[in-house]
Amino acid sequence: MHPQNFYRYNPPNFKILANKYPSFDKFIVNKTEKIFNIDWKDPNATREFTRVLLDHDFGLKIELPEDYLCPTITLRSNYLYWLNEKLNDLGIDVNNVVKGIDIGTGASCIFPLLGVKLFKNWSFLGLDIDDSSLKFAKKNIELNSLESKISLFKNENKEKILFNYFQANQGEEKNEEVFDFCLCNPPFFNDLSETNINPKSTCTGSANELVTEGGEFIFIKKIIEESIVLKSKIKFYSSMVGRKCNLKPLLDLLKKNFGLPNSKIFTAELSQGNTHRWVMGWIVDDSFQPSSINNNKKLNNNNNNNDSNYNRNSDFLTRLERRKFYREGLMKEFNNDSSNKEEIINSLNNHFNKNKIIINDNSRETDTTGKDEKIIECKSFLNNLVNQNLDEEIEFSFRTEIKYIQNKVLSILLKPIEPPEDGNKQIINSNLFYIKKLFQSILDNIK
Ligand SMILES: C[S@@+](CC[C@H](N)C(=O)[O-])C[C@H]1O[C@@H](n2cnc3c(N)ncnc32)[C@H](O)[C@@H]1O
Repeated sequence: MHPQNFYRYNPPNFKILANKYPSFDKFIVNKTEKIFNIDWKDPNATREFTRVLLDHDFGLKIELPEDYLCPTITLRSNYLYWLNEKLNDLGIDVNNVVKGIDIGTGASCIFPLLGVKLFKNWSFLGLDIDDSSLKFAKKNIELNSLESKISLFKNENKEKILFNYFQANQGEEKNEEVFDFCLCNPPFFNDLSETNINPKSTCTGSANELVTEGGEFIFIKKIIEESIVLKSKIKFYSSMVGRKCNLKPLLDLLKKNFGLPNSKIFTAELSQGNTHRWVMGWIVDDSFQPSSINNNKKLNNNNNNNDSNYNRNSDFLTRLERRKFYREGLMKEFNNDSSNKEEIINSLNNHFNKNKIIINDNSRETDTTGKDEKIIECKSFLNNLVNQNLDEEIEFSFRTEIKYIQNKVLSILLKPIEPPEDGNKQIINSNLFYIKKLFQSILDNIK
């Protein structure tokens, strides 16, 4: 536990809480002279515990609706203390007004409420996509008369995270707005079935709170990609990471894909008894040039008004480009002729621009005109690209179809390629050969 965390030396005293709050007392099981405890599997008991704890230790009034996440206070405060420490270390003047963004503030609005109680100069903007969470969050802010310190913003487009707010304020005074940090407790699961909950029954979180397509990895990856564009509009980016196995790939994304130096990246483990979580933070200075060259330059140039460029580049092309040029073998192949490298990237971009193929999830919502033609065109292009038939894939939703195509291409680029069983072994005798062939076919196709 963080050394400054109040609970490090003052663990919650159930007996005191039960004596003070009859509403909590009724949830106490195992009541003896020495032992007071609650049934941790009972959501009503844990909700009441959180509610009285916040009131007792922080003077915070909070309403926690049923079926929404019940926040653990020690974990949230550990994250906030870590953030404060990092802001101090980085020389951000914490004695002045400190403005933070809470990505996915939830119904409890827990980080902003706790944050402004722990650190008197802090103020928050809470973002969320969920109307009813925002409604409860607003109520919790009002219950504590904290409207002057905490504001809320509805993210209309759930595919984007920070961009929603910054783009909504483009051309307005707020566009100049700079934040000291952002924090996030991302939706964790990829699928409702993973959560083992049924949204209609009593549960400890709503679908929006717990589930995001691709799980927390994709959610944080989006924050990272947006941060590369937004740069110092937020001085310190951060997120909690619930699964340790996601931490390294996310750090690698910052280091290896975007070339962010180690000195700008921070991590810590948050330990609360038996529960462990991780946090990662990073800084993107205005002078930073991502090493994922062209596409990111483009991103910046087009940032003022072209969202689809952002998604197209980040969701597909940069990954393709990255896989292509970061593979050791290919680097060797193309190293001698860097203009060739440029040419391929430009050709790819041109191809997609020319054909208005928008490879991102958004296209389903915002631009479905001619979707069948686009899919056919995209398929035939990619058929050539991967040099194999995709038609086996039938009747998927538009999104799945596009995702499938992306995945198909990526899986071919990523996976070791097995020699085919048709005896043609000497032709495809190495990944390098095969990949080179793939990209040759892209070029042929574009010309
Ligand atoms: C795990 S909950 C965190 C809630 C709260 N911050 C907490 O720590 O208890 C994740 C939140 O992210 C929100 N969310 C999901 N997608 C989002 C997006 N694209 N932009 C902003 N918030 C989003 C969900 O509605 C949910 O409230």
